[in-house]
Amino acid sequence: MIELKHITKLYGNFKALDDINLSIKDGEIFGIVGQSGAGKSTLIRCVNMLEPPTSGEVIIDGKDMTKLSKAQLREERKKIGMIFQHFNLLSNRTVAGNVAFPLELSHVPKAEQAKRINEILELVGLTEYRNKYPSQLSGGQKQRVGIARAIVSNPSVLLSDEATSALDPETVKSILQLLKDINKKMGITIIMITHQMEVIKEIAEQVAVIEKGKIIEQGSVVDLFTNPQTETLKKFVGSVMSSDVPEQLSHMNISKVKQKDSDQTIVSLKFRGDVANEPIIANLIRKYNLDVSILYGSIDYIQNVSFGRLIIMINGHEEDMKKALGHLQSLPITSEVIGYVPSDN
Ligand SMILES: Nc1ncnc2c1ncn2[C@@H]1O[C@H](COP(=O)(O)OP(=O)(O)OP(=O)(O)O)[C@@H](O)[C@H]1O
Repeated sequence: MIELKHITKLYGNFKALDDINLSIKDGEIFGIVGQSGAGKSTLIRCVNMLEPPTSGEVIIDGKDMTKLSKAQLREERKKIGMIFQHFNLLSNRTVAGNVAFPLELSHVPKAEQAKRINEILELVGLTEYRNKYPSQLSGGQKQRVGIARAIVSNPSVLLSDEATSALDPETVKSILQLLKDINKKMGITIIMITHQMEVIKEIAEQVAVIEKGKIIEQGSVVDLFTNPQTETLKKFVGSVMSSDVPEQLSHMNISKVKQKDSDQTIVSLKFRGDVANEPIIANLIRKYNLDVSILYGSIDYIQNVSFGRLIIMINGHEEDMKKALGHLQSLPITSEVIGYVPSDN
């Protein structure tokens, strides 16, 4: 368990972190997302005390990292691996040499080192590259070396500081898959900071949104993606799952206000696949005598939960419409009237 309690970090008069409180469970993949300058790097560096907080507590497995002596901190840091955007590999060492480095610092016996390096290179898929130098590797392979080096000492926590930001989309996928495998196989807790929402969507179970040094929203990824509260998170979620009126409907000139009684109502419905069991559209037609046309439909997956979006056009008697909209509001879905179009549209 990692607990950050009332963490504040000042650089002179500038408050880079402002009363941060987070609780991260063992074995969890926890994402921290925020725009450039929000304080992500500062925050993740507070976890391993590369950047000691000005005030507050960093409690890892019951120990407050801010209260440890230098020697104790060195010991505790062995339980925390870290990977970086630009890999930070030693260019004059081979792949195996880079992975060996933390073991050498800890004076692990040579035979044990060799065994461990073989296991880890196998795990990250770099066995054949063990004698290559970083300059001979692709970005994805370099990050695999970074990951191997970070986990070779069997840490319980892995910190990832924008580890996929310098990689192309296909490589990002393979690195995230590797991190997922490592999380499963080793039970390691992973804290990832990123400005890439796809990364959070793909891998994180919990997410916190940081803005101007403060956590402005946090919760499970599925909850936050399906029901973002702050403008910042809405924008982030919009970058991977559009919630605007789709391009295909732009020709319809949807008006915000009803011009004529005969205007048709455009309604957006959003629902999680695991909560929407009712035949919603069929009920609007059967129970409320409405004409319903489906204008747009999409389905997205956040990890293994499906998230659907429908835009429908409904028409009928005023009273029936009101009742139907009221009924939609009572369901565990998000429904919103997004506008009106003339009935001959
Ligand atoms: N050593 C430092 N001295 C002074 N200000 C700093 C220092 N390190 C960071 N800052 C400031 O603190 C704020 C947060 O920086 P931080 O690097 O944590 O943000 P970030 O969210 O990681 O952004 P990016 O993704 O661009 O790295 C920024 O305004 C930055 O200029």
